[in-house]
Amino acid sequence: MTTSIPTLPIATARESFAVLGETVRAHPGAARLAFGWTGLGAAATVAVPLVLGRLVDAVRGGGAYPYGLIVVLAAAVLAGAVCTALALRGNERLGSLIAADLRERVVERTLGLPPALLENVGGGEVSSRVTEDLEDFVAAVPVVAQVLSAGVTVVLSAVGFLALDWRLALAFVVVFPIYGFSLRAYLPRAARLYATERGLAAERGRVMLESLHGRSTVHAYGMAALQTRRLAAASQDNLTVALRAARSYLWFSKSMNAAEAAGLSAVLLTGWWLVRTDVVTVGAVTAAALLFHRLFSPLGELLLSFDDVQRAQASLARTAGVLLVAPPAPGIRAAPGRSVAVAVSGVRHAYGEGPVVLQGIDLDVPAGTSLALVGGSGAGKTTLANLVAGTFPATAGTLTLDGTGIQDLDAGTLRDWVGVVSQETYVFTGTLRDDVTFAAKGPCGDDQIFAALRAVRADTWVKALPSGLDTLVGPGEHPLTAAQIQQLALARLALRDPPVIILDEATAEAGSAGARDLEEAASALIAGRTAIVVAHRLTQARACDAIAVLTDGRIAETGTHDELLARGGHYATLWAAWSR
Ligand SMILES: Nc1ncnc2c1ncn2[C@@H]1O[C@H](COP(=O)(O)OP(=O)(O)OP(=O)(O)O)[C@@H](O)[C@H]1O
Repeated sequence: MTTSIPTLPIATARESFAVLGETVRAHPGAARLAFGWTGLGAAATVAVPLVLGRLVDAVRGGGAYPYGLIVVLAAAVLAGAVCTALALRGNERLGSLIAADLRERVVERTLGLPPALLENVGGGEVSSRVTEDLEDFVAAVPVVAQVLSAGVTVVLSAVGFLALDWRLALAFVVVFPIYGFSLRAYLPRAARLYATERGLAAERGRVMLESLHGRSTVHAYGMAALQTRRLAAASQDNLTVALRAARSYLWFSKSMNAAEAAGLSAVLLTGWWLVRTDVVTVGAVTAAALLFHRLFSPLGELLLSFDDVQRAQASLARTAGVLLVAPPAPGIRAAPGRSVAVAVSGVRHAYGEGPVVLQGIDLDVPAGTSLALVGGSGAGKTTLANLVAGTFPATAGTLTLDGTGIQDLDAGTLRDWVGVVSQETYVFTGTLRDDVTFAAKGPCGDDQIFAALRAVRADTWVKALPSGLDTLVGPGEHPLTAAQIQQLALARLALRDPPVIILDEATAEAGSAGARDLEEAASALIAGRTAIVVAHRLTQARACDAIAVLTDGRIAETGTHDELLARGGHYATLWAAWSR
């Protein structure tokens, strides 16, 4: 069997934009309004200097008073203000819709990630993508919207320049190499300085907290002066770097001013030459100079947000990576009966680069029978149970359900065929009815729910609850005992009705009434199905059709309870210790 270890991808720039595009397209009305108002606002902003240029020419021409142009100018100014305000609102609305959609899609897909992937990449990585990365991107959405609208203004202004004269447009282009040079010099330096400043601020905070938390020690040993000196030194370091960062920013904004001055000079000088040679009018040059002057702010926004946009793109790439994992599909293969055979052949397993924890396991569990896995802590019982459940693939060997390799069953079929009650059972906040039925294949009536609860010996206590099935359970709600929680988990499986059941629960204390109830419940649930029971209590093993004893990742013995007792080996020793 080849082992393919699934990972959580990071989206490429193209894939990230595709995800963003899909999300925007999901809100065509809001997108049309936001982009429409942004475009109109930018067009009106660009129109104002162009009309002013015409006005200059009209006044210089000395003809009739240009009332028409003045009305157009006033209309452009007003339209610019109104459209820009509406664009701000539209962008804000679109931004919140995108953020909400993305959050929902990513969380939904995360909950459906294949267990093998979760096991491989670890919960920390997944949760950081759904929390920090997603929130970083969501927080950056308004900045990205602002940058996009600044970009539209810059593009339309370039069109305006071209409409005036291509030589004026060329003069305007002078600023870009200067901007490029300043950005290249500033961004890496700023990133370094800000990172150092954050580190030093954390150090200053640490010294301060240490002094406060340890104030009795500080007093007892007369360390106040020493701690004050330490704090002063940490503050001084922080201040030095903060000032360096501020100077670096000042240099950058000065270089932007220099670029603006150079650009304006280039436009004016080119304009002067073009007017002298009668190629363009004074009005056109005025329009070009004003157009360029109006560009300072959007260009500045574009440049200063460069860092934020890059960060937003990095966060989006990690968040969108979650969406690249195929969603869980419904099972395409119905189970051939109430139970299916499980076969394990030559299975070896190691977690990552770690030691081999299962070495050559061979086991057959005929359809409709139960097998108990018994062994000391760390023997490999849970690992083997997880391999059969398809939680992660085995390093080597074959595992089949009804003769088909587990890796060849689609994720939906595997989910439908194998039901697991693990050591970590969670009760979700809500009614007990919802908690029991959320994994069921279809809607369930109260009769069905009570039949499942009866099957796992939980009907009596559920009926006795103040609101029966409508009782609120979960953190902070009606308290349930560990055994009751396990019974609910078993009832979920009874409603789901999978042909293979894996039980790996270890909550009830041996000999307690809870343990007896649970064992009865488990026996009722697995009757007629194929079951693998990780037996934390040996009475669970005794109730199974066969027992496999694992030691150090190997099968030491297999047989029925009576056979193994008669053999007088590992199991007999364990049983003797257990029954004492
Ligand atoms: N996720 C994991 N990553 C690395 N090693 C693991 C992981 N899970 C289990 N192991 C190691 O694999 C070996 C077998 O563990 P496993 O949990 O399968 O044993 P077990 O027989 O079920 O033990 P227990 O009864 O204590 O749960 C142990 O050495 C354990 O430390």
